[in-house]
Amino acid sequence: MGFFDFMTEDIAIDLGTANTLIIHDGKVIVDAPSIVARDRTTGKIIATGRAASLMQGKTHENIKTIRPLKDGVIADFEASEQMIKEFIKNIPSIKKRFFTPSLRMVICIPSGITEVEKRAVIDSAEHMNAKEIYLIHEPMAASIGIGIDIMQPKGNMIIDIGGGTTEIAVIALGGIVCDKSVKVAGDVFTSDIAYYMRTQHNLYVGERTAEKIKIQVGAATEDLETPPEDMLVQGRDLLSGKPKQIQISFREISKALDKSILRIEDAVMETLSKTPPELAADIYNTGIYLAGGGSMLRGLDKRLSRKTDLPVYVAEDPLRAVVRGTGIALKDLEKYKNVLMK
Ligand SMILES: Nc1ncnc2c1ncn2[C@@H]1O[C@H](COP(=O)(O)OP(=O)(O)OP(=O)(O)O)[C@@H](O)[C@H]1O
Repeated sequence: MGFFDFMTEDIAIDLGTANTLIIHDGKVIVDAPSIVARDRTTGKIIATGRAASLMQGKTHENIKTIRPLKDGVIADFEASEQMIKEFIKNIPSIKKRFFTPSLRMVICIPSGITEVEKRAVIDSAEHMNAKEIYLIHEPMAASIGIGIDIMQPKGNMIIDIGGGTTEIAVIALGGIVCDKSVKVAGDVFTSDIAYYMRTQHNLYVGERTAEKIKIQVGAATEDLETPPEDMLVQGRDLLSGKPKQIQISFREISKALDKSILRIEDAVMETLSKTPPELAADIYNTGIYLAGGGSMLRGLDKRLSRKTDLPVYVAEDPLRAVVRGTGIALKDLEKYKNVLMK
C-alpha cells in the first residue's frame, strides 16, 4: 500500500432510479431510496434517502421531494450530486476524517446511456473529489454480482429490471454481444397500478400506495402457485372527494400490469432473435437470469419462461446483484479492466 492510498477511499456505486447502493470496504453501507427533499425557500436539502422517501406525497408547499434520476439516468444534476455527497459523507470511515478523501469509484450505468449522460455521471463524480473513475454497464455488473463467469467463451442472458429501465443483455467473453434497454420497469408498473385504480375503481392513490400494492399483491400472471391475500387499499374517491377503502386482488393487478409486461417480453424476444446461434445454444442450456427489484414481481419468472421456453432464474437478493458486481469489479480492477470504462 502506497502512502497516498491512505488518502484514497474505494467506493462502488449503483446509482439507480429507485435506489442508490454503495459498497465500501466490501460491505453495502448505503442502501437507500434515490430521493431528496428540498426546502423551496432556502434551496437547502433537508433530507435524503429513507427520510426523504417518508415525506413523499406528504409535503406542503415549502418542501419538495425530488427523484434525481429518471429512466436510469441523471435528470437533476444538482439534486443527484447533493444526494450522493450526503450518502458518502455519512460513511463512517469518511465521516471521521478531517479532510475529504479522494475517491476511487466504480459506478454502474445503464447500457443504453448516451455519451452526454455518461459525461454527466463522470462530472458529478469529479465534483465529489473522485480522482479515478470507472464505469461499468449494469447488466455486466449484475452478471458478475450473480456469480456468472463473464470471461468464459460462453453466452449468458441477463435481464435487469430496475425502477426506470429493463436492461436485457447477452454477455460472452467479458463483453456485451447484443442488448436492449427499454424504459419499462418498476416505476411504470407502479404508475400502471395507480392508473388502474383511477380508471377501474375511481380511487386516487399516491405513488407510495401504488408501490405498496405492487409489492403486496403485484403479479405478472393470474396463474400463481402461492397467491397473496387480497389487500385493503385506501385513497380518495374521485367522484365524491371522500377518503375511501377498497379490496384489491392480485388478479386485478396482473391485468393492470399486462401491457407493460408484454413490452418486456417483446424486448426479450427481440434480443433472443439477435443472438448469434452459438450463444443461443449456450442460453438454451443455461437459461435466463433475472436481477433488479422488478424481477421480484410474483410470477414474472414463470411468465418469461413460458414465453421463451427457457428456464428463468431470479438472482439471490436481486436488489443487490448490481452493486455486488460493481463492488467485485472495484476489488479487482486489473481482472475487470476490459469491462470497465474510463
Ligand atoms: N417485491 C417486489 N415486487 C415487485 N417490485 C419490487 C419489489 N421490491 C422492489 N420492487 C421494485 O423494484 C424497483 C427498484 O429496483 P432496483 O433498486 O433494482 O432499481 P434501480 O437500480 O434503482 O433502477 P434502475 O436500474 O432502473 O436505475 C422499484 O420500482 C421497486 O418498486
